[in-house]
Amino acid sequence: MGNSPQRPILITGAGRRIGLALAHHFLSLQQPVIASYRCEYPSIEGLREAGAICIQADFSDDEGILAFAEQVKSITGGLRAIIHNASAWMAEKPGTPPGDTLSCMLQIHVHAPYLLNHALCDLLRGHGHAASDIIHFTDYVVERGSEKHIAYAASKAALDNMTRSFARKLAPEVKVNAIAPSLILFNEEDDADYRQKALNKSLMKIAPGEKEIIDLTDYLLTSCYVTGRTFGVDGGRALC
Ligand SMILES: NC(=O)C1=CN([C@@H]2O[C@H](COP(=O)(O)OP(=O)(O)OC[C@H]3O[C@@H](n4cnc5c(N)ncnc54)[C@H](OP(=O)(O)O)[C@@H]3O)[C@@H](O)[C@H]2O)C=CC1
Ligand SMILES: Nc1nc2c(c(=O)[nH]1)N=C([C@H](O)[C@@H](O)CO)CN2
Repeated sequence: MGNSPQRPILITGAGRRIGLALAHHFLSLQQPVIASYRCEYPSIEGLREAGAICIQADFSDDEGILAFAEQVKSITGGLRAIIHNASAWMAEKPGTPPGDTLSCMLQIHVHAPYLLNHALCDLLRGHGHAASDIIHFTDYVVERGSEKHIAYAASKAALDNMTRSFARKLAPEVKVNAIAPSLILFNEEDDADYRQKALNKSLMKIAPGEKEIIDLTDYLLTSCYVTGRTFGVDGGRALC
């Protein structure tokens, strides 16, 4: 990955699913990891046992984001990468004021990456050409919109745009790219009917699992040239 073994990779929302799989992947390569988590799942102890530094953080307000950034700065003098994985897939719901949904989506998908990138960019800089990375996890719906997740899609679109802005700001020492998945993993509550409908939305008709994201993340970290780009991981959904 062209990285100094001493500089950790920071993964937000690493307590479960894709973030957790990424953290264990890097740890298996002897790559140091700093993991943020909100809820204390049993998985957090497993990450600590595997060698990760795990920091509890709730990004629901700017104070929580900035306090987390200060904790990161207090424990390391450099970062190999920041992977903005933390997210909430919130639909518009009757009974929830639209303004609350919008604020929540902007908070986790825009405020957190924006404030953390500014607060931590000096930990990424100073290590040479293309020696550091920021990866934003966006979503296929940035391209198409989503009638059931309007605020979610809008907030991910803002994150997609920030990919290009931070790429301009931080090149050539830091590459900044986005990964835009469609269906990767189902949620436990997804019933059989939902699952079949979701699978039918892509050409490939599978939910590939975390490895698809891990493999693309590894590629982006090894590149010395790719920046300011968004990489779809969507099974050909755009062609359906
Ligand atoms: N899974 C999929 O099929 C797809 C995923 N993506 C994107 O990929 C990324 C990973 O997806 P997935 O693993 O399913 O993500 P999850 O929905 O499982 O959420 C990831 C983590 O984000 C954390 N999080 C949520 N809100 C906050 C907050 N306010 N402060 C701190 N942490 C928070 C959660 O912590 P806690 O559990 O403690 O609340 C959770 O561990 C996300 O950015 C997602 O949008 C995009 C398209 C498809
Ligand atoms: N934070 C999350 N974002 C998204 C999730 C998720 O579970 N957590 N899931 C999806 C769906 O898989 C969608 O891509 C296909 O229906 C989207 N975003």
